[in-house]
Amino acid sequence: MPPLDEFGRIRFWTEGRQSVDFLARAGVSLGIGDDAAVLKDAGPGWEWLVAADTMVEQVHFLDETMGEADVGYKALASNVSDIAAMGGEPKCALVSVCVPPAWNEERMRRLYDGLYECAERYGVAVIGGDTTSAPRDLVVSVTVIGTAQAGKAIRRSGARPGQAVFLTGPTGLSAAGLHALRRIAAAEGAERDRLLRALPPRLAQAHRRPVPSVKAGRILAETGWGTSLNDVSDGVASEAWEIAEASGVKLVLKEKLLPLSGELSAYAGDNGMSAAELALFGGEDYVLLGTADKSCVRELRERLGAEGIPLFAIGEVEEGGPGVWLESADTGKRKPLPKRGYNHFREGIM
Ligand SMILES: Nc1ncnc2c1ncn2[C@@H]1O[C@H](COP(=O)(O)OP(=O)(O)OP(=O)(O)O)[C@@H](O)[C@H]1O
Ligand SMILES: Cc1ncc(C[n+]2csc(CCOP(=O)(O)O)c2C)c(N)n1
Ligand SMILES: [Mg+2]
Ligand SMILES: [Mg+2]
Ligand SMILES: [Mg+2]
Repeated sequence: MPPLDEFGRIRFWTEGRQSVDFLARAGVSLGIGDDAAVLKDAGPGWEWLVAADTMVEQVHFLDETMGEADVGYKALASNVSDIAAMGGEPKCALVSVCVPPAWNEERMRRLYDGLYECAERYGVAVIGGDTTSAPRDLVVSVTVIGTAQAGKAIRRSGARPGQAVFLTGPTGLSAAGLHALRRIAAAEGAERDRLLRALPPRLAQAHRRPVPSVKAGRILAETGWGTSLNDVSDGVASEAWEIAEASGVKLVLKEKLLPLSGELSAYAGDNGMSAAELALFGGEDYVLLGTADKSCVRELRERLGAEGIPLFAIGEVEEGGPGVWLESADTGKRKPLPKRGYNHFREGIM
């Protein structure tokens, strides 16, 4: 195949990937191919949600930590997760790529294979984007558009004293997966092969193919039971601080209630790491952290359970703050939980 120019590449990556029916169901009147996409009205009683998130080679992934399709999948999944964190339904996405020479059209096509796999899974129409060359590292930036029932989108600011703090899944797995994958990236020869064979699949999967919690977010929004919500991208501590500050409250988390998966505990134990630290400060889990009235927790757990989604109560909201405290599993004493987690402009975050 002769090398493709900019426009040839865009067609190669995107043409014929989604059916006319699929696009119509997502509310698209006009998709890729003109100066702008055209969307149908969201309808009375609905509001639009719009969010953007970017992935940068060397910062969010290395060749060794992610396959091409994983990069595309995760770039869209992290955006879908922000819609989930508002209690909405993702509908459409714009995808912008800055492509360095090492990412030829075939590699980019595989990136789009992963992106469209995620789009299909969550009913997202890819309606446009932008393409530029780049000197060295790949950048993938996605803008996602979704809908929520009018007035029902869940903000970070609704946590109130007396409410329970919950998580919709275990955390720390993605960070442990990243740790394992980075170690493989740094190793050579037989040691590398040995580490690859020992890589726990669930940890690598959590890092490469995160599962945004759209269903959980919708249940929390539509029932009105979720009072504040965040998706866990930078880590539980960081997200909890965001809710505490936006709501003007104190969040008290209990270490012994943190959901630690067996795989995480085993990996942490084998590598001299603390599972609780990974669960609190590791990022990219894309489960939901939020608050709800204590009186709703049982029913909420049943509603989520019917969809196969767990609900872990991990603490409660108190007056005061704003701040986040952690009650130690060993001593039962409270200590301030540092605002540690992933931060793009701070070194040594984990
Ligand atoms: N460069 C920017 N210009 C304008 N607004 C921005 C910019 N970067 C972020 N924001 C806005 O700041 C707010 C917080 O963004 P942030 O990226 O921290 O949230 P998030 O996407 O949930 O987290 P993460 O990126 O860690 O997944 C959002 O409202 C976002 O739209
Ligand atoms: C090679 C490599 N090094 C470090 C990390 C960890 N990491 C990068 S960004 C981020 C938070 C979410 O991103 P954002 O806040 O931009 O949404 C985390 C936990 C990684 N994934 N790959
Ligand atoms: Mg963001
Ligand atoms: Mg978010
Ligand atoms: Mg972040």
